Amino acid sequence: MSERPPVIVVAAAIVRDGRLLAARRRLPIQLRGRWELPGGKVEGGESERDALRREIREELAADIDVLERVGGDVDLGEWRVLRAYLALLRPDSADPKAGADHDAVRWVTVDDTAQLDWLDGDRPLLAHVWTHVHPQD
Ligand SMILES: Nc1nc2c([nH]c(=O)n2[C@H]2C[C@H](O)[C@@H](COP(=O)(O)OP(=O)(O)OP(=O)(O)O)O2)c(=O)[nH]1
Repeated sequence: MSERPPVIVVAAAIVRDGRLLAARRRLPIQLRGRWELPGGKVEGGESERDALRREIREELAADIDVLERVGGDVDLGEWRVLRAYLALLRPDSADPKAGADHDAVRWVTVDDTAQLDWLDGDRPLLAHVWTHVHPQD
């Protein structure tokens, strides 16, 4: 019998002017206050990129273009795998804003990144993200 595939959680590394968008989770309670690359689970029949665009629209009311993957698969346990993609805000997008899932969003520099309490799954991805971000982006 074949094993069921893992649940894929996609996360967006949205960059603008050399900064990265970080979002602070409200829920679940054990992750409350910790920072993440926003995103969520891929649903059946959906591509990873479509899932990411949907999650960012739902969670932050913003529209993104999804670029290349950054970093590798991160095992989150409980049959979940985290994958990150670089992304840009579409020119006609509203500014991302915190909604039901987050209580804050911040555009952070590489130095700020080190000061934030990130979700464990995101930490191995952040160094990869910063190799793609340049001040002129
Ligand atoms: N979105 C996101 N989730 C992450 C990251 N790192 C990490 O460990 N996780 C975990 C936290 C959650 O247990 C899980 C994703 O859940 P989620 O709540 O964001 O997904 P979702 O929007 O599809 O939620 P739901 O429909 O199940 O409520 O992955 C990350 O960078 N971004």
